[in-house]
Amino acid sequence: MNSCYLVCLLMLKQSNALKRKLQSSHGNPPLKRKRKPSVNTFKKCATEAEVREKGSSSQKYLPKKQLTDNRNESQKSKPFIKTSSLFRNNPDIPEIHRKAVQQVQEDVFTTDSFNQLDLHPHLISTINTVLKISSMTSVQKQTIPVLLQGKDALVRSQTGSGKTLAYGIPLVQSLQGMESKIQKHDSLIGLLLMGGEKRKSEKARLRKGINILISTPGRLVDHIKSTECIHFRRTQWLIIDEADRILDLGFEKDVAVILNALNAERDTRQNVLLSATLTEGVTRLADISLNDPISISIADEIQKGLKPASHTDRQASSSSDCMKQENFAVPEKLKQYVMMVPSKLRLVTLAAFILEKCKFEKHHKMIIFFSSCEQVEFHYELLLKVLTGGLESQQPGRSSVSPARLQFLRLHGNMEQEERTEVFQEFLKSKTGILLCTYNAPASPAEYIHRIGRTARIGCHGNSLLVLAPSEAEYVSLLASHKINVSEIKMEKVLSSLMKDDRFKLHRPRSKKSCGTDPQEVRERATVLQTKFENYIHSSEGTVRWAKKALQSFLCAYTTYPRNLKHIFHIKSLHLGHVAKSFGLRDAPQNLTEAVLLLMRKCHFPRSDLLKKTHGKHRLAEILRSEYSSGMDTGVSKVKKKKQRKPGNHNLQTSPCLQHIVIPNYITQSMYEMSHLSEH
Ligand SMILES: Nc1ncnc2c1ncn2[C@@H]1O[C@H](COP(=O)(O)OP(=O)(O)OP(=O)(O)O)[C@@H](O)[C@H]1O
Repeated sequence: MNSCYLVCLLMLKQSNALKRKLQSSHGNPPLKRKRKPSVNTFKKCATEAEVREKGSSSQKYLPKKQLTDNRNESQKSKPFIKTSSLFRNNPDIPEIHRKAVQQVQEDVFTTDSFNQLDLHPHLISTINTVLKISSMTSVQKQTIPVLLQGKDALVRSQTGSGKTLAYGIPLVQSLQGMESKIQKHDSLIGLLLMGGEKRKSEKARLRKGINILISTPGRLVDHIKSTECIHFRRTQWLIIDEADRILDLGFEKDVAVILNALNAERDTRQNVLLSATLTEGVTRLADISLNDPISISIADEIQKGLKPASHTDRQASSSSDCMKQENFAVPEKLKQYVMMVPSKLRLVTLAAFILEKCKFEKHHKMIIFFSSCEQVEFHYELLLKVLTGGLESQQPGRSSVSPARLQFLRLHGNMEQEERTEVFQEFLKSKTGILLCTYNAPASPAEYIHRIGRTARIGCHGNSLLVLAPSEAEYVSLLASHKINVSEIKMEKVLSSLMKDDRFKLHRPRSKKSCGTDPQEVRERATVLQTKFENYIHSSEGTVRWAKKALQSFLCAYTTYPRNLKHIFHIKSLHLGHVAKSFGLRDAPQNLTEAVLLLMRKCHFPRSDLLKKTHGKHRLAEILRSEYSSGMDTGVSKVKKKKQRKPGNHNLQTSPCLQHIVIPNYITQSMYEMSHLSEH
């Protein structure tokens, strides 16, 4: 209750600041910004586009007819660019100050083969011939023998290190070893808490009988409450994978419901809990779900001088010992970068980065994470239209390099499961491509670790890029405090790749020939590109409306950072006019003040508070609509497969308020994160 009051008071303060900011974004920029032009490298050179834009703004007060006449005149002589200045009035980009930290590293592979384990020959042959793997990863080497002995285990190992087989192999071995062959009607023997599909078809399958159930906690609780034929009399295994993610999404109580249901029918069972990070919540979950567990933490083993601890040693260390400090292991071949980008320049910088990696350097696969389905759909259409040359045909006479062979794909919770699987498979198979998707944004360093862990898996190379606004710079120090090192990439360098694409060249006589990367020309090209985005968005009322909705969903997500991160990510530090530009809008929408205030009122609770306020996790899971949600049918219409959608009459927001206002844990879009997937 108290915390609620506190937030309300803070909101009142915010709203005034916000109003001031909005007023200023419609008129002149706020004073402090006027005094602080930034993006130092480019500071002195005003582009032709800006000069023209400046001219047009000084004409604002001329009589309407004269204004039109003047415009017509200027349009006759040179192409008119409506884009306002991209490079003026941006906040300074701060220097990143942080201690250099030694990242926690884990060796992924061992030289030991699966043959050394006491496994069924058929299982070994399947591992070797079907999965085509022979040597064990560190986590497999430590975990499989423990589980084969029938012990409970708490396993912590970095992302992409092979945890699935670490429990999968002993599970199959134990099923194979059962005296009487398992029949379908023997019902549930193993349970793995993960993703799910349609509830109705699952009920039918449960009725027919299945032996291994893989489910999200939310969905299983749903079945426990509503599916009569589900029972756990013979359930011998409970595996809780991605325990940290389960907790992040607020499924702790659901796990408790499941444990009670299992314990009520049978008291002996082998339990395994796996996680990439060992947070306080994970150890708490371990305490309630595991029985005298063996703790296996690969980083700890390596710190002990690569000397695996004996089982007795491990038993002696209680699970809570692992929680002394939350330092996260990061795959060795994962290079992590950060780039500071003022909000106004975010869209063009993102586009320049995509062009650089996927068009000019080629052979890159990239995943870009956004904080809501609306933003994924919005950026997908916009980038496809503007970057793949779709708009070039409308501008005859423009010299253009051959249209980029950029393949854009998108994946989000508003798509049908069938289409999601298709897109995923397509991306998996393709050699290049840019996948735009939703994912739970990295509010906490633990979430960040999961996100970047989609690349550099199982010993491969990979890169991640975190894009922060200058006001969010402190996030880098927060990562460093968890022993996560990120190197800085300069925005100017990324923007300079636009010099390789003459579609963005501003045709005008130049006094001297530019050599190499001329900062002024880079600015001009960035402005031309921004103009293309803005022209597309402002080409119809429908596209403007669509951009506004995407902007709104971004702002909504931004308000939901946990309280302990509000000093870094606070909506009041955003310049809404600048953020609007990153959605191709020329100004912050007129009614944004009211909309944002409403959003702040409705979704100011951090995720944990919101959990208490929703009617249980099922409801939350519906709201999240993420890859981790239970996947339950929500009644909110999903994007139909293969349905052609035009930005103007988009059908994404059939219930815009629900989607915009109550998305509780998509945190920010200003943190795009890009992972070049390593080639397998
Ligand atoms: N011993 C092995 N040798 C080679 N590849 C392996 C081995 N074990 C697993 N893999 C492969 O490594 C990839 C990552 O494995 P897995 O998904 O189990 O990792 P994880 O630790 O569960 O990751 P996360 O925590 O991110 O979910 C998979 O493609 C898997 O097939």
